[in-house]
Amino acid sequence: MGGAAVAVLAAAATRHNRARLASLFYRVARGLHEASVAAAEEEKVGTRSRRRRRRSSSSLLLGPDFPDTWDHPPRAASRTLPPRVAGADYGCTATIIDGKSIAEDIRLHIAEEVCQMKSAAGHVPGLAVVLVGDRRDSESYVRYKTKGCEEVGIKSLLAKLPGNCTEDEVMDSVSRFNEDPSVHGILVQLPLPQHMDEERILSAISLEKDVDGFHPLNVGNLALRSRKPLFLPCAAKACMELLLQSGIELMGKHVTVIGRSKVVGLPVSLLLQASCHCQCYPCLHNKSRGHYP
Ligand SMILES: Nc1nc2c(c(=O)[nH]1)N[C@@H](CN(C=O)c1ccc(C(=O)N[C@@H](CCC(=O)O)C(=O)O)cc1)CN2
Repeated sequence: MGGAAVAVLAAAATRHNRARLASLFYRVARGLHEASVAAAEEEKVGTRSRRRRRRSSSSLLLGPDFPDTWDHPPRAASRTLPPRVAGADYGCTATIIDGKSIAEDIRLHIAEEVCQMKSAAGHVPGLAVVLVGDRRDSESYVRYKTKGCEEVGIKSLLAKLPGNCTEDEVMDSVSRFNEDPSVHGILVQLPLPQHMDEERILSAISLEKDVDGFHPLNVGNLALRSRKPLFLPCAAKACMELLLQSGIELMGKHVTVIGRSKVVGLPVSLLLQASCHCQCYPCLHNKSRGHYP
């Protein structure tokens, strides 16, 4: 974290400052996603990557239109970085990206930022998760998020509600976290039970604490391109970060994105178009027909 950012944090907690604090969670979640993608890759392929990462700044990814809301310094250029990518060129051969090592680097950097924030501002960021129901996959994702917070010194809070609770009970949890000054980021773990109006609940999250970037205004601002979402969905930003940190040139490329979910496919397409001027072909998904380039 840059000196300027420390000073900003030490100042009174304005709305803007809270957004800066909250972006830390966003980046932790991104690191977690990278780690799990990398773990899956490693299991499947059983290989370590051999190429050096070329660059490492999320603000570079976003460009001037999408500045990172947290004003952090570039990671130390002098550090010897482990190899990141296997595969000699980016032509027709498959390239394996070492997401695990990139994620480790991001986590270390965030831990340092949290430490500096604690000494400068006297408090650490707080992430609140709302988990409804007992889906095993959701429970394990939330466990990873909590563990990720612990590892870097972020305070985590959990509101766990039964699957048969009412939508208003979920709304109450969101409101409580919105009002809690020790909470800077809020995640409502998806999917929610079918009887709930997901959009209503996501819209209730304070824009400045919407670290998932799923609030309709944040999604809309990303789609409009000329506007700045406060947060981006972490899985999508993780995909972009992995590509960029691996030195894969994206500017102006033709890209096919597989999937169009709100969590990954759609925001990846929007990000590729907005920050890299990519031509994205209609997202391939389970209803796609015909041939795509
Ligand atoms: N509030 C949110 N809810 C959900 C999100 C989210 O980002 N915010 N994303 C998913 C669940 N999820 C994290 O919460 C998540 C899902 C999948 C992965 C992942 O890395 N998948 C790998 C496979 C990993 C494996 O099989 O071991 C992959 O798809 O290649 C990370 C996070 C929905 N809910």
